Amino acid sequence: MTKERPRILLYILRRDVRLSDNPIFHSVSQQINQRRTSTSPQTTNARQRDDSPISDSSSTAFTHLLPVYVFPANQIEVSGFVSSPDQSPYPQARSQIAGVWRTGPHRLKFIAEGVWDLKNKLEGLQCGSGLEIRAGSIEDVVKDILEWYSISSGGNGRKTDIAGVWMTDDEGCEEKADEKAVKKLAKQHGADFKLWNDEKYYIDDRDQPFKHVSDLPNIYTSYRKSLEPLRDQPRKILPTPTKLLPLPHDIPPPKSPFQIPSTLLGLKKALMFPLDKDPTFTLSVPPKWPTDVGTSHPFEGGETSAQDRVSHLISRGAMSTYKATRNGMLGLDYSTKLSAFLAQGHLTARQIHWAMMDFEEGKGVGGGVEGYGKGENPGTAAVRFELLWRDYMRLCMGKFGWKMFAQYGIQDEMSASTKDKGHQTTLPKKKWRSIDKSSGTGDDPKKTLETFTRWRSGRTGVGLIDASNRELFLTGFTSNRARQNVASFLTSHLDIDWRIGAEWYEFMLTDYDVASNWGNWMYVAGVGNDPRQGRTFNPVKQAFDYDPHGEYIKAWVPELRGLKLTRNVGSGREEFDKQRLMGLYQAWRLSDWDKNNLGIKDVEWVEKPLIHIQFSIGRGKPSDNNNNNNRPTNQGRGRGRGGGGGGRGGGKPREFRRPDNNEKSMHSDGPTIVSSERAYT
Ligand SMILES: Cc1cc2nc3c(=O)[nH]c(=O)nc-3n(C[C@H](O)[C@H](O)[C@H](O)COP(=O)(O)OP(=O)(O)OC[C@H]3O[C@@H](n4cnc5c(N)ncnc54)[C@H](O)[C@@H]3O)c2cc1C
Repeated sequence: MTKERPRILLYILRRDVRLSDNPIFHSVSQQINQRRTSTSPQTTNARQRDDSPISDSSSTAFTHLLPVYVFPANQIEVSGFVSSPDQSPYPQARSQIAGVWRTGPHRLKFIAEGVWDLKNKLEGLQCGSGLEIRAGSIEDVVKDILEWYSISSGGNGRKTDIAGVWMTDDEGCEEKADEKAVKKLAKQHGADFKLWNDEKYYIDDRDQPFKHVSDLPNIYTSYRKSLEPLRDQPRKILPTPTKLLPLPHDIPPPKSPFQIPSTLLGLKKALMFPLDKDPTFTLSVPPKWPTDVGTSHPFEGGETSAQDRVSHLISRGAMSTYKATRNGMLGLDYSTKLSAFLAQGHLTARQIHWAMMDFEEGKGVGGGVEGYGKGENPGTAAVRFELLWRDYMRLCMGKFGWKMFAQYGIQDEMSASTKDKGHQTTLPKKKWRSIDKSSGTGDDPKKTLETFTRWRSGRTGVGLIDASNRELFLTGFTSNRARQNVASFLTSHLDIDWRIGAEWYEFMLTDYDVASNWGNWMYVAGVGNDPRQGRTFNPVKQAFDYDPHGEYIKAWVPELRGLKLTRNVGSGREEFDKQRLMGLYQAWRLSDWDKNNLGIKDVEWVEKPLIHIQFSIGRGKPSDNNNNNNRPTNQGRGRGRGGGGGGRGGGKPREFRRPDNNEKSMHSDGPTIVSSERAYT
């Protein structure tokens, strides 16, 4: 009796590392169900789809599923998987301009954990499923697998074929090139290639309000308005498979010289090996962990941890209070911290939506929390608003492609599209400083490199910037509020090419996402989707607004912890002293007595800050009550790009200003900027 010839489906995973709400795993499980159909139809709950409009009937012929996660050599340094690292056939995975690693220690750990979690989940299905891990270029890995099966008889005398190669789509240019290469290889080997919509975004691609991505509006607000009410938009989630096709009997080993460790610990070690050779990442003074401060992002990677985080946010009421807390900078729950899970595809945006929907309708976790069963609230609405920003950035990547990585981004497109709308001033093309070539007379790339080095090691002399960059280096995370300031500082105050900052963030961020990172950098640098290009954050005013008691700066710049920020106003009452706060925000403003007391006299970043930002306090009362918690006391004031729940892009941009050294003092209700003086060292 001749046995059925195995027909393998090869599934190449990238940023879709989850079992739930995964269109490919769902489709495979659906085939199994269809085969046993009639007997036991799959049960679904009301939140789940059992249809998959993109399922492929030809795929019913698959007998085995081979899921393979590839650590891509162009983005992740893979020489740690080779016994003698100099034998790696790939160039080092470093960025183009700054030459830093493309994936840093925090994200490496997070990715490894996510991959391992999926491996455990697949093996736990008890149906012979599992996950293979490889390192190399995606093209090489796929080629190797296809060739191995086409020349091997599978070790048992029976010819085995890869009948299909599937993957989900991704918008980055490199990712698109990988898709093209895999498609070509599949064709050469006679395997069906299928590129699936990943479905991890808030709005499904099939429901976009335009036919082609080139019709995407250049301004976020226009896009959002075309989709409101946002709560009605997401599709249902796909059911989580309980059974999949088994792995093939024979699986090609990783191609020499690569070896894949068999434990999570081993995997992490291999990934970290090349980076561990210089844990300072060339910084002569790398940030050191201060005592008594914890990371705001202690989460393990993976689908399990992602689902736990969503439940936690709902059951603690953090989704509901999100709008009020989202501009915080210290602590675990001021914002969702779901970005890294979303970036790696450990979680989908619509899973977050439906979990919030359950809460809003009084189902599942969160009973007893305010707002339970009471419909959408400002917090859950603001989370949806932000999730749509993520979608938007990704669509921009689809629309603008390589321009998202170009020095002048989409400045020309924005000027053209907003010309007649009244709020766009066409700005001349800015001359950025770079670390590799001079932009003209007086511009010294060596000096720019020194400036960049001080910026990334958290030694600029501007408290908010330094706290954020030290936090980022040590933990892989920093808040959205801080990111905007740090990016604005590099690009507008230091005039450094924004792409160098974007590369540093790509290296450091746990939640790095190609579209969100480059899109946001481009936006803040004034060459992206901001209809009012050329705005600048004042990091002193921002610190005043969002770190009014200096807790964030003191947490990450421990040299300043001993600074007393209050003064006695009689009857034993202490009040925050604005002048002392100014010394915390920029230590050069401290008296010699204070500097000596803190032991920071003659320290470079104190005495010679990269820039002096003049800032005076007006007559009005800044928020200086004694509310000693971690939340900014004046949230919701002056939101621009960072505002939540409808604030973004509308109203007057109170925290933004054009750099103008001759700006006059304008006394108003709050602190006002007098002038900003550039003092490059
Ligand atoms: C210079 C700069 C670089 C950035 N780089 C990245 C990046 O590489 N990856 C990334 O996911 N986000 C990036 N952001 C956006 C934003 O800062 C992070 O998404 C957010 O801080 C992550 O924390 P959270 O999950 O607690 O966000 P929350 O405030 O809880 O927001 C909920 C979710 O909405 C999405 N979101 C929120 N704000 C934005 C935004 N401005 N753009 C796109 N999506 C958003 C994220 O998926 C986030 O998880 C960047 C912002 C700036 C200013």
